[in-house]
Amino acid sequence: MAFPCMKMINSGCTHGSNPSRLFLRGPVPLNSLDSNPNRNPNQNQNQIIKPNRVQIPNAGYRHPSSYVASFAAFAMVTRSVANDVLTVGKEFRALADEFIPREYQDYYIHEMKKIILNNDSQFTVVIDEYQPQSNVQDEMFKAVETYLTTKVDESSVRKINVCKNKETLSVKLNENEEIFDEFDGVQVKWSKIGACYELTFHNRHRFMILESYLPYVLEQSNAIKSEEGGLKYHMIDDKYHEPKTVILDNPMTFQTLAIEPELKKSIIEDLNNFKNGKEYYRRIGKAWKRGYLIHGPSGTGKSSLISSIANYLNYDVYDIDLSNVDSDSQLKNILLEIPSKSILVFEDFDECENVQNRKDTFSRLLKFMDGMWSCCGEERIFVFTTKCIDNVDYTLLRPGRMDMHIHMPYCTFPAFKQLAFNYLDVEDHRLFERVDELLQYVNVTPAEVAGELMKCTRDPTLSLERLVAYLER
Ligand SMILES: Nc1ncnc2c1ncn2[C@@H]1O[C@H](COP(=O)(O)OP(=O)(O)OP(=O)(O)O)[C@@H](O)[C@H]1O
Repeated sequence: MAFPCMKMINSGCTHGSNPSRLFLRGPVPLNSLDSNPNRNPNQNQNQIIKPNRVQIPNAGYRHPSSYVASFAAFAMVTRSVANDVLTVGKEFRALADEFIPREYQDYYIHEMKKIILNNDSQFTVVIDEYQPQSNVQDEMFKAVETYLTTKVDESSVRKINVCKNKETLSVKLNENEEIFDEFDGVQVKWSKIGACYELTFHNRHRFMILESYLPYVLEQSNAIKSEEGGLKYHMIDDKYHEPKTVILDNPMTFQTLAIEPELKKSIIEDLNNFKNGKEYYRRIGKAWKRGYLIHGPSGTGKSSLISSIANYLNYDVYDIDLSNVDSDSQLKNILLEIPSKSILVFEDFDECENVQNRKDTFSRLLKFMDGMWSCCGEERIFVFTTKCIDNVDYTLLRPGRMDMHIHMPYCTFPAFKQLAFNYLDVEDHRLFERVDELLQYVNVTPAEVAGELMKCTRDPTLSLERLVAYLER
């Protein structure tokens, strides 16, 4: 649970235009607090209202579900402090012992009590746009942004964002604009302040908002995203630029992928074991990741297999170009910023022009996969593809390094039957026997066969005759 790293910011501001702010970040001793030196000394202290503010922590990538855990933990501890205020507080002490270092407990209890007792004030949750020291947008921030697009009053905005993929317009909240939302009869206010969203509501609703509303916002944003087109394909050239992202619009699935049925079955089984293996990986003390080396000539379906895996697991794909990564820290940052439930693809990784550069990057990558960093982020699949396995360094082929070596061969008869079914909708035909004979000694890729079949899909016989002629040639 992430509670101990949650930052409390307790700020006070005047009613006037010249706000006086008192910031408190993290556990500092109470007597070291200092008010803003710019505050007007004549200011009437009674006029100060003290909204309570909580900063949603965003240290590194966090899966949206971990935010739900944080909200719940925070609300739980806050409730517990309420008990502490009203009763003996044993419950909080027990929780605090688990999450908060002893030396800071009094500080947190003191702050919590202020929040609990200050029932008439506002409560503000701050959600930063970027993860610390990086240009990667925080997942919670993105979720809020997505959710708010459905709440913006379109007549009042000055900036619109066009989502080309669906040819629909989506509208974003502009800086310093506010949106009011209602949840379970409770009014909340969202505002965009610089690079963060602030959510403000009445202090007495804090439990409900943290426990129910914020998880609801996450849920809604996920639902909106899946309506928008589901999986994404991200291309990463180097760490200094945002990945180029497009919707993964490849309909290839294991149903349509033309490979040997036995191979297909074993890949699906492996993916199922991986998907359900959280406890297993934890028990054996290994990072929850899987490595596949896919090799075969061009056009045999290596990319199609990756799309099938992505569609099967519902994971986004990150295509990483190793040739542009030239330092340890660059690679480390790229890999650490990729979220869980992702497929990291290193396509034709052995084809980098600069051989030394490729070797260096590759050995860094292996170090990463073996080392402690591999434990950051769960549920990741690493896929390496190559056209020729003979080019691959032994370090990657060594037993235990890649979990599965998948050979994508030239078109076999079972693969052809799958393609004939995909393109011509036929399961059997008098020409199948001839195709079977030819495929025994002709090296043709599934891509070539698919290309031939596609030329005349309305007449299966003509299409197969053309394919036979092509193979005979
Ligand atoms: N095994 C296959 N099953 C179904 N379709 C296939 C298969 N192999 C190739 N195809 C068809 O051929 C096209 C190209 O194949 P794909 O890009 O997957 O091959 P590749 O091995 O990744 O090639 P490259 O190494 O050149 O990237 C696919 O879009 C698909 O239409």
